[in-house]
Amino acid sequence: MILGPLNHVGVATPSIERSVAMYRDLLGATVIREAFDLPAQGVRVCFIDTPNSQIELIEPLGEASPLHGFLARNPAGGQHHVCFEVPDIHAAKAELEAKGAKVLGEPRIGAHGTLVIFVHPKDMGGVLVELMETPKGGNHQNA
Ligand SMILES: CC[C@@H](C(=O)O)C(=O)SCCNC(=O)CCNC(=O)[C@H](O)C(C)(C)COP(=O)(O)OP(=O)(O)OC[C@H]1O[C@@H](n2cnc3c(N)ncnc32)[C@H](O)[C@@H]1OP(=O)(O)O
Ligand SMILES: [Co+2]
Repeated sequence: MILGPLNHVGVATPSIERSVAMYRDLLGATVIREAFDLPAQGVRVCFIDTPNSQIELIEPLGEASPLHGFLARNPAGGQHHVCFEVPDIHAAKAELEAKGAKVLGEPRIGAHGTLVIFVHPKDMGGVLVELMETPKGGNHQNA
């Protein structure tokens, strides 16, 4: 496995609007991307750029959203996952499974338009880890 850059930190929230105001007014965030729905992942997403990474605000979308359980346990929201880039998502999945880690489902298109997978937090010391294939043109830091 080749572990690439930290792409984003996922933060679950019951309200993207309130979280955006908090990051803007308390922390001085200035580059706040337009929010969009990702029905296939059951989330609404809003990226906030930092100089070296991104915060991914995620709000539940639809009844099957994977965020419902997390927000039931953490009603105010909280840090949900970390996402690292990898060069080849299928190779990463095969290697993780060969090492005995539980990969949640098949690779799916994520918020950056490339394939993503999730590794169960029980196999990652309590941290839900997302891996995403590096976009062909590089990430937002190259934009
Ligand atoms: C925007 C698109 C995409 C991107 O491109 O960036 C995204 O990031 S989408 C993000 C949302 N999608 C996902 O999270 C998909 C993968 N997640 C899942 O399949 C589930 O959330 C889960 C990880 C299987 C958890 O399901 P849940 O129903 O909430 O909980 P369980 O009851 O199954 O919990 C088992 C166990 O794990 C602990 N847990 C759950 N979520 C987390 C978490 N985010 N971080 C750390 N630990 C977590 C939970 O507390 C349970 O612990 P125990 O009670 O000790 O067993
Ligand atoms: Co994510």
